[in-house]
Amino acid sequence: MSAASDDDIIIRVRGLTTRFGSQTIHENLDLDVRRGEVIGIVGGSGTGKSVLLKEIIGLMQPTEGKIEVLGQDVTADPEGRDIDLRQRWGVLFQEGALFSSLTLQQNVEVPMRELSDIPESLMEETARVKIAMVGLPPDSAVKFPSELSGGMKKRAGLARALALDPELLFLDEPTAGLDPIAAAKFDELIKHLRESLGLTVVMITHDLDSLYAICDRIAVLVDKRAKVGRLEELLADDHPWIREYFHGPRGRAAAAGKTA
Ligand SMILES: Nc1ncnc2c1ncn2[C@@H]1O[C@H](COP(=O)(O)OP(=O)(O)OP(=O)(O)O)[C@@H](O)[C@H]1O
Repeated sequence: MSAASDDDIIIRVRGLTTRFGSQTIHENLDLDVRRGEVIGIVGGSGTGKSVLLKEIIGLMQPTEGKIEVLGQDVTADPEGRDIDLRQRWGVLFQEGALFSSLTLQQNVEVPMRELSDIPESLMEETARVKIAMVGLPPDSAVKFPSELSGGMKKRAGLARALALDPELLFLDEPTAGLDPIAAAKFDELIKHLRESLGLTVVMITHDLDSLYAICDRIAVLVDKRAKVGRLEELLADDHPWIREYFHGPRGRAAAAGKTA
């Protein structure tokens, strides 16, 4: 991909610093996400991947720095923010974060009720379209989360994240807890949705197979910053953590799977 113009940048993080008491998580971190790409965020445990995601979607405020999403400053006073912004992204939290007392259908309708003026009469049909879109059978619509398998719950969370036709999709460890076959199918689904819906996808993952299968670029959180590049570039990087991550046993297995 060639150098991105300003219009191509859908998320722009500049000079981000995050501290909790005396602990510094991010320090002067910069990151650009380009329109239409799938970018994977990786890093050791506690390097601040989930915190970064929460800051990008405005659930947490950084200590310093600026984050623009779809041209709007999400670090600004929430009062000054466009209320439409939340309609333009979808988030799949870890474990799907479904409401246990609601059916799958009702879960998918939640963002429509909270954030849109879709008429009641259209909600059911829209939810059914989203459920089909993520590859779940029609009869799963009436099931409660406790009646769904782990893989189905992830797909259900994805259907809810897609409820309002977002431009931008955030995924927090989407394949964690899935067996390798279910994880590979989920990767295929994300790839297909990205292509058919023109989504930009930001994905926190520990799954090297996903990085190989679907990510255009990877942001590695090391030394409190983000080192960003294409897979080939990171494979040639000599940072000790990055080397260990990509060239250790799991990295070699993922690379072998890709070329098998
Ligand atoms: N609300 C909070 N208050 C204080 N410390 C926090 C808070 N949220 C996160 N942290 C700390 O910030 C650090 C980064 O947390 P985060 O959950 O972003 O890590 P992560 O990179 O997603 O890790 P993992 O891969 O283990 O999920 C951790 O040390 C965590 O304890």
